[in-house]
Parts: sequence; C-alpha cells; structure tokens
Amino acid sequence: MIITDVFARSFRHTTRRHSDSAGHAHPGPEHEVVQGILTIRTEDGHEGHSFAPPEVMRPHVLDKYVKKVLIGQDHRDRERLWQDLAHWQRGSAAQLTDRTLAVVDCALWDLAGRVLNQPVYKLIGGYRDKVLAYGSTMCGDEIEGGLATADDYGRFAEALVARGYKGIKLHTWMPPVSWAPDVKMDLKACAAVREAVGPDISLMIDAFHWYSRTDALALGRGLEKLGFDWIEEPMDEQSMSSYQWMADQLDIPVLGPESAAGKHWQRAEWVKAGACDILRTGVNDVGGITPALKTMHMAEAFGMNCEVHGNTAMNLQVVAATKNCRWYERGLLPPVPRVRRRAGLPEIAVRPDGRRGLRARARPARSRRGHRLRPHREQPRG
Ligand SMILES: O=C(O)[C@H](O)[C@@H](O)[C@@H](O)C(=O)NO
Ligand SMILES: [Mg+2]
Repeated sequence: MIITDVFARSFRHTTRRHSDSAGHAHPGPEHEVVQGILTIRTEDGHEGHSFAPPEVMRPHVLDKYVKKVLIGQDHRDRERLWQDLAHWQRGSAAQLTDRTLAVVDCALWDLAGRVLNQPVYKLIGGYRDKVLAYGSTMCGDEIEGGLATADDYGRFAEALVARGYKGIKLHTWMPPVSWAPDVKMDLKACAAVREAVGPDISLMIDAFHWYSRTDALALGRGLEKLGFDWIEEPMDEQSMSSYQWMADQLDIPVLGPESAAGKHWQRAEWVKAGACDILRTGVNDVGGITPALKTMHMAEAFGMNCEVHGNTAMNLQVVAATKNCRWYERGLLPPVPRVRRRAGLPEIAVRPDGRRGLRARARPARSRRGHRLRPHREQPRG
C-alpha cells in the first residue's frame, strides 16, 4: 500500500527516571516528561507507530527528509526506504540522525505487522518466543537505599536472583557521582555481587565509558578473577584501536560497540580489527530494526554472538528473530522497595500477538490517574 502521510504527536507522562549527561538513568522524584510518537499512514488508513524523543521527529526533519523519501512509496519497501534515508544523512548537516532512521524504520515494521496482523519477529522470521533476560542495574549513585556502596550492589543482586534473574549486569559509579570513576570501587562492587550470588549466575559490567587503557586493563584483569562474562564500554568507543589493544591482552570477552557511530559498517570494522569478542547492536544505536538485523547476521557469519542493547519491543523483536544473542537486556533497574515480585524466571515472552505490545504502546500513555492524555499533533505542513 502507498504511504500517504507521516506525522508526529507528542504526549506527556510522569516518570521517576532521570537521565544524566552520559544518558544514564537514575531514580528521582516523579516528574513530567514529553514523549514523541511517529505515525506512518497508508492510503487505506493502516498506520504504523513508533516512539522516540520529540526532537527526533521535529517538523524540519520530517518535512525536509522523511516525508520526501516515504510519501508516495510502497510501505513494504523498507530496505530501499532505509537506504534512501541513510544516504541523505551525509548531506543533512547532521540533522538526519540514526535515531530518526530508527523511529521511521520501526514505524514501518510496525505498519507491516499491523497490515498482516503478525508480530514483527514473525515477519522477520521467528527464531524463538522466549528469551532469558538479564537484570541491567542503574548506575551507582549516592542515594540512601540506592546503589551507593558495594554492599548495596550485593544486596540488590541477591534481590534480582530471588526474582529469577540468571544474569546481572552492573552499571557502576560514574559522574555525576562526586568521587567516580574509580576502578577499585568498581571491582569492590563486582566482588560483592559475585560473593552474594555465587558462581552460577552470569555477571557482566558496563563501566565508566572514558577510562584510560591502563585503567580499563586493570578493571578487566580484576573481572577475570571474578569470572565475569564480559566487560562493556570501559573506554571511549571512538577509539577502536584501544579496544583492539585491550582485547589482545584480556581473556574476559570484550563486548561492543554500543555507542560508536557507523551502524553495521563500523561494527564490521570492529570484528575485522579484533576489537571485540561479542558484538553489540541496538535498534536505537544503528538506525532501526533493519540495520540491527544486518549486524546480527554479520556477527553470525563470524561465529560471534551479538548482544542487543536495551529494552523496548523493537529490540525484543530482533532478539526473538535471531539465534546469536543470549540475552534480552532488562533495565535499567534500581533497587526500589516497591518492586512487584513476578513469579518464575524473568523471561521476556514475545507474546503471540507481539504487535499488540506495540499497539498498546502506540496509544498515548495514560496518566497515573488512568485517563487518556491529550495528545497534541504537530499540524502536518503543506
Ligand atoms: O539509558 C540507557 O540506555 C543507558 O544509559 C545505556 O547506556 C545503558 O542501557 C547501557 O549501556 N546498556 O548496555
Ligand atoms: Mg551498555
């Protein structure tokens, strides 16, 4: 069916999640945030939706790039539409970002699922409908009852195992924590967690992203003694050669890149350079489900796992449609007292009507008081 309209709406909802300057989440007082929802509509009224920050789908980006590529096109031509948008990035003065490509690509996949009444992972080609989730902690903090000490991490790890997690990833202390970063404190937290959960739980770390080579190496060597499964983003991922240097010296698997630019092309370079042992992709990191799948399949060709970054239904579709990743990342989790305990393993089931998961998310969020929020729609130009 032919695409006839692309428009953005935004809505307000409350959250206790606060982000710091590195993009990490921390618990805090409830506050109101604005979220964006992109909709792609076809001539017969079918719609596909996806969420992103409103600035990612602002009128300038939709009018100057997205609508020019999509409107009048067959909604099923996701590969060509993605390539056309990706090629336009070079001349967009950095205005057409990977995050915009991601929200457009995900809305096109959602649209295809709704038209065919199928969950997206089944359209891609399902591999599984259950996957183990690892608990991905929030970063360390200086909050009473939070993750302020190594023992706090140990206690929280026990609580996560009690909820059924078989894997835990620690995001350790980073600025704005006053004394962070600190390799010795990172290792204390990791040791406390290993002590608390025993040898059979998979443990990983996602550390301060700007350690020096020597600090990152010291951290990696310490983790090897604790039997960790991987070390993630301890240095700036723009320096692939630093990761090559570190991977050459460590036995613990190096996982990445998460935040490095360059989509699946850059990840191919990391594989070629031996800069990682486990690859990483994520719908929001590489520009959508389409390039995330390209990354997964490329990793598979090299006999490598590729772990998918972050929550969301879109990342879950990629995990459910591929063999070479072990986990779904469930996070970021803070040790909040009111956590509802769910029975059984925290496996994330891709519901048979997985699309409804997207549809449910596509409705404007409801306020805590349960009434529908007033979505306001950017008036389509022209
Ligand atoms: O909000 C996020 O995605 C985090 O800050 C991100 O960095 C974290 O999810 C991560 O690194 N996971 O591996
Ligand atoms: Mg990470």
